[in-house]
Amino acid sequence: MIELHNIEKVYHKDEQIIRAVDGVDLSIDKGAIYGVIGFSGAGKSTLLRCVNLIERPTSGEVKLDGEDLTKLPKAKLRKVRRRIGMIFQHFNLLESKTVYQNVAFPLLLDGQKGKHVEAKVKELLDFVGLADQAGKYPDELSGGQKQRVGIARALVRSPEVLLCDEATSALDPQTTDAILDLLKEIRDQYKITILMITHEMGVIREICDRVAVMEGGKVIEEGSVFDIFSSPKHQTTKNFVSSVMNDKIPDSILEALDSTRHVYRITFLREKASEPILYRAAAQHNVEVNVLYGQITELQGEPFGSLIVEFIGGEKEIFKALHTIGQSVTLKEVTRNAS
Ligand SMILES: Nc1ncnc2c1ncn2[C@@H]1O[C@H](COP(=O)(O)OP(=O)(O)OP(=O)(O)O)[C@@H](O)[C@H]1O
Repeated sequence: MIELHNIEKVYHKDEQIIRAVDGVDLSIDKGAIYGVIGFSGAGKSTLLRCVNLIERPTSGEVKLDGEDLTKLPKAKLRKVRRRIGMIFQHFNLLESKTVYQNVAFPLLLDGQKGKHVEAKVKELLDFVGLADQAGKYPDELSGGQKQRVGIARALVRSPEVLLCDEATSALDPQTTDAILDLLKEIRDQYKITILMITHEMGVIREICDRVAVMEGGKVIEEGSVFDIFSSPKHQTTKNFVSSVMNDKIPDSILEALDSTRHVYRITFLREKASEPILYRAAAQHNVEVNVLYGQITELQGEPFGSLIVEFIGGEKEIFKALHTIGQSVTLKEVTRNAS
């Protein structure tokens, strides 16, 4: 388990004081995939680097299984750091070394050699799907392959924690999906806790269990991915969610609204999305429903999304249908000005 208590990192630049991380508390369960999202400058990278103490926090505690790393003497810290692997946006491979040598490098630094090194590197190259590329050099590989080498290298010391610094930001969407699948496999097969920072909400949706949203060095919202996506509180979180949920009503629909129309946003959560709530209520109260816009997707294996629906019929019947529907799902009237 990783616990961060009141982490602060202050930089002094010229006359300026920069609070890159400003009092962050986080608790990350063993085996979780935990995401930290924020815009550029939010403090994500600094926070991540505080976890393995590449960046020493100005104050606060970084606990790994209850042990505060900030209090450890240098030699002990070096040892503990081996339990924390890291991958990077731009891979950070040694260009003059082969794929095999890149992956073996951390073990050689530790003074290990022989069959054990060979077996471990082979196991990991197999795992990341690069068994046949061992003799190649980084500049002969695609971005996705380079990140696979970075992942194999990060796993070679059998860490308990993997830190991912914008690990998919330099990759195209298809390669991103493949790398995210690989990270999921790492968690499942090696039971590694993964902490990743990103500015892409799609990455959070794809693989994280929990997420913290950072702004101005602080965590402004934290929770399970399902809760954050289904009811974001802070405006920044809402913007991140909107960036992937496509739930902003198009202007063409809003402009066509007037006070005679009955248009509602219906938000479906979990198992409710699979129930024909809408059509059952419409039939029961003899009104028509017309879906104008929306999407239902899957989030952490559960259906989730919203539909913009127009009800057509008598006022009384519509009122009754809305009452019935409102008992199962969230309903919000959509007006021209306030969507
Ligand atoms: N070594 C440093 N010296 C001075 N200021 C720094 C240093 N590193 C980061 N900062 C500042 O700290 C703040 C947070 O930076 P950080 O890189 O952690 O943010 P971020 O959310 O990771 O953004 P990005 O994705 O752009 O890297 C920024 O204002 C940045 O300029």
